[in-house]
Amino acid sequence: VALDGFELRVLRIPLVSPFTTSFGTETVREVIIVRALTADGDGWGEIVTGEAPLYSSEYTQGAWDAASRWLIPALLETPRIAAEDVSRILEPFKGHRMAKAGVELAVLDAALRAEGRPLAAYLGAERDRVPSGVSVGIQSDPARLVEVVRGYLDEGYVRIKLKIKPGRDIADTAAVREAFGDIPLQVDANSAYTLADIETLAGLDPFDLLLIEQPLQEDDIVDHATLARRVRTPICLDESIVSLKAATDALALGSTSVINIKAGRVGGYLEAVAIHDLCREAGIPVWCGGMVETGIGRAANAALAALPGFTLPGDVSASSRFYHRDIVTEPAVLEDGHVRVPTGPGIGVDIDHAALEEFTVARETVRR
Ligand SMILES: CSCC[C@@H](NC(=O)CCC(=O)O)C(=O)O
Ligand SMILES: [Mg+2]
Repeated sequence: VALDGFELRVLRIPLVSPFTTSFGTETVREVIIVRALTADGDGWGEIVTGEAPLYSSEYTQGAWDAASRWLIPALLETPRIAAEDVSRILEPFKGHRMAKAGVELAVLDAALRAEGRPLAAYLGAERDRVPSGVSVGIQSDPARLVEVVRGYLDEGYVRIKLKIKPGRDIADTAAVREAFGDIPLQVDANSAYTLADIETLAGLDPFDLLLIEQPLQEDDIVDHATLARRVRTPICLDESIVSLKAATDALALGSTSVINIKAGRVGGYLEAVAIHDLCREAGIPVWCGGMVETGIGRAANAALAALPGFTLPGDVSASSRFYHRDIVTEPAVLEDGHVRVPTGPGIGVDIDHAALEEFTVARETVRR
């Protein structure tokens, strides 16, 4: 595509209910939307950072600065680029993978829309809908958690993921198992534990969980290998897998037997496919994680989750799980426990410009 510039917007979108993880409670999603302005038409991407660097080291203002002062100017130096050139051009800039992923998706969307080609087909999707799991925040107490889980099961979600942290792990998991029997169930600690907690984590084994997600430090691979030798439940890494190289290292050390793939965390959808291919070759199942995306990232995630190696239900929930109003005209909906893979060109969804305006709190256009 021939890039004329990019428009960056910071959006603040209220959540339908507070979302509590081991690192805090969110009531508003602050996210950056990227619009690629090209001679062939617009493309849309999403930078999935949080307001504060609590999930990883990236955060909204930092991503905004990296994108507007370094990443976008580097891309604008080249008159015509292909989406496959973006990561190479941005490689000299270290880290800032969520910022890179959002910019790359905008370029990829513009190119594919111009070609009339769906992202799903481009990535190698083999399904037209994906099973939908849901991520459940930490509640006031286990009894309340059971009621929240009941609501999601009634909506048809096929897999439940519970956020846990020290002191809110065993009793919460036991209450959900007690209430609903052998439903597909997993937990996500967001790095809240250390090897000192190894016996607590082993205490989750009796619940026959699908996996324990990212129990230890967000940049650890070695201790997760030690933990994996002590607990029976499969260890799944999220935060630690920041690239194809990190995935290669984690598999080599036996740190993980399942990987949560998030395009934003690893620097883009092309890197995400490379990790999918590595894991498929190694017989390691993967699933598509979520970063509370708007309909833009959610549509792209549905396409990614439809690749053959994505054999476990992911966190591609209905838009209504988080938002009263989305910024796309066809928000993701749950149909018989599944979310459809968009079939239109590019990410396959159109922007609801009124909603985009309503939630925009800052904007900047960076031109050639
Ligand atoms: C604000 S928490 C975002 C990271 C978290 N994401 C989820 O729990 C899923 C959120 C979603 O369904 O988009 C994770 O560590 O997997
Ligand atoms: Mg996680």
